[in-house]
Amino acid sequence: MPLSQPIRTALPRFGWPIQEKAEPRLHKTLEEANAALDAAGDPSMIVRACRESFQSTKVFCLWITYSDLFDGRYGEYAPQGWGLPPDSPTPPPFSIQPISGCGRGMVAKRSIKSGETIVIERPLLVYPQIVTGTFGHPQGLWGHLEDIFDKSFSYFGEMEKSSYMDLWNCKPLTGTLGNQLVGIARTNGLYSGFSRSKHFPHYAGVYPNISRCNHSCGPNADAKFDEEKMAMTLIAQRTIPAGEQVTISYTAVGAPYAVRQDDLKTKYVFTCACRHCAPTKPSRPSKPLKHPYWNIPTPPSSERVDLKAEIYASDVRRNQLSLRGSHTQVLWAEWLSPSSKQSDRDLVQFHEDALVVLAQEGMESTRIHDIAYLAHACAALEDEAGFRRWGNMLISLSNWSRGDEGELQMKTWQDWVREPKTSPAWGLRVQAKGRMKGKGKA
Ligand SMILES: C[S@@+](CC[C@H](N)C(=O)[O-])C[C@H]1O[C@@H](n2cnc3c(N)ncnc32)[C@H](O)[C@@H]1O
Repeated sequence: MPLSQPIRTALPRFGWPIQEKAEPRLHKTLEEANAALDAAGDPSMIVRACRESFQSTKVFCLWITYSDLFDGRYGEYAPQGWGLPPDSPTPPPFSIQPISGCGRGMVAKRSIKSGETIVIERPLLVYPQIVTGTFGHPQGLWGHLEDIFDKSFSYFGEMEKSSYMDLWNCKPLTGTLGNQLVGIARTNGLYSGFSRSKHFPHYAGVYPNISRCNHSCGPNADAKFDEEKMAMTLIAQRTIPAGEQVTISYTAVGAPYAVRQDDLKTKYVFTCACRHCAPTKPSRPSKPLKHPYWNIPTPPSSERVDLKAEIYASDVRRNQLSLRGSHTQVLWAEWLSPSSKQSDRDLVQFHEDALVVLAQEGMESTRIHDIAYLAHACAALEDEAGFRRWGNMLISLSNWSRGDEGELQMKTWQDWVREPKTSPAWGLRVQAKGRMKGKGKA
């Protein structure tokens, strides 16, 4: 290859998941949320009774929504009804059981494989996550929401009513039934975004089973919402043995211990005692970490757990995991440049170590990025077997391939795994090294 022709290493060529679609940004402050409301011309809130078809009398969900999502201007959702819900595994691989110190929770009835769908279900209630403005109500937006919800609760059939009222409420009751309805909503709401909204994409949904999942700072499952089907899918992030609780995360798991505890206490009124917050044994990586980026202090081995030191080390690991995204892109570009100082192994080691740290912290839900980079690194090194190994692993984690775009990306990866030489990274590192040698001779 002539020296003047640059090697094309720009990331967009490599497709998702290296280039992931960003989630809509949540309004961070009350001021920002108010500004969005103003920009929307102070939209009103209404309740949509969600049915499978136009003719159906059964309401499966009450959707309290701002007007930009029902007037059709920004793309009406399901004007003819939502259709049948997507198939969920039968029999369900879980049961809802009492859990000591946590009320009830979801427990695996059999071993559930990593990447397996545990349940797909529709919400009973969807409500806006942005809570601002008072709508002239003496109790502010929650009071307003409560009034709306109270009036529309009668749309539900008896089954939906009792399923909803049976859910947990961690919020203090101040005397009215309306508080109980909203308390349940705020205790059990899981992020359910509607991206076609012009101003308010951020909603929360309450689910009959998925909302039973208790929290862990190293959760073994993750819930993803499909706005077109109005359905939430719960997916195992690692193998869940029979008898183990199925957990999700209620807070940003990348945040430090103190921030997580504070958030959980404020929003859900409990102190987390998961194995990352209250470890009963020292945490060690399953393999020694070799890449300098992962040079993380390890508390000294001893019989007694040094809680402070363990939590500090866990905070450092989570911080490094959170920061690795931008580091990854720099490493990748440098590793592919003809003047790279890195060895062939460096980039691979960085991501293999990341997978070890992710498993240590129970944060496997973000491992897909490292797996994609490992596949691309093998392609760049013309290592066909390595590319197939990581590529197949990526394909087996099917939770990223939702929607039309996801299906296309999955198909692209399947094609690349079948014919590794067609993958966009094929031979890039080999070519870069060849150029370096060529330069040396000249
Ligand atoms: C969405 S509900 C989860 C299901 C609930 N446990 C039930 O019985 O229906 C959230 C509530 O469960 C409890 N919870 C969840 N995770 C917990 C944990 N790790 N430790 C203690 N309590 C927890 C808290 O009371 C929290 O407010």
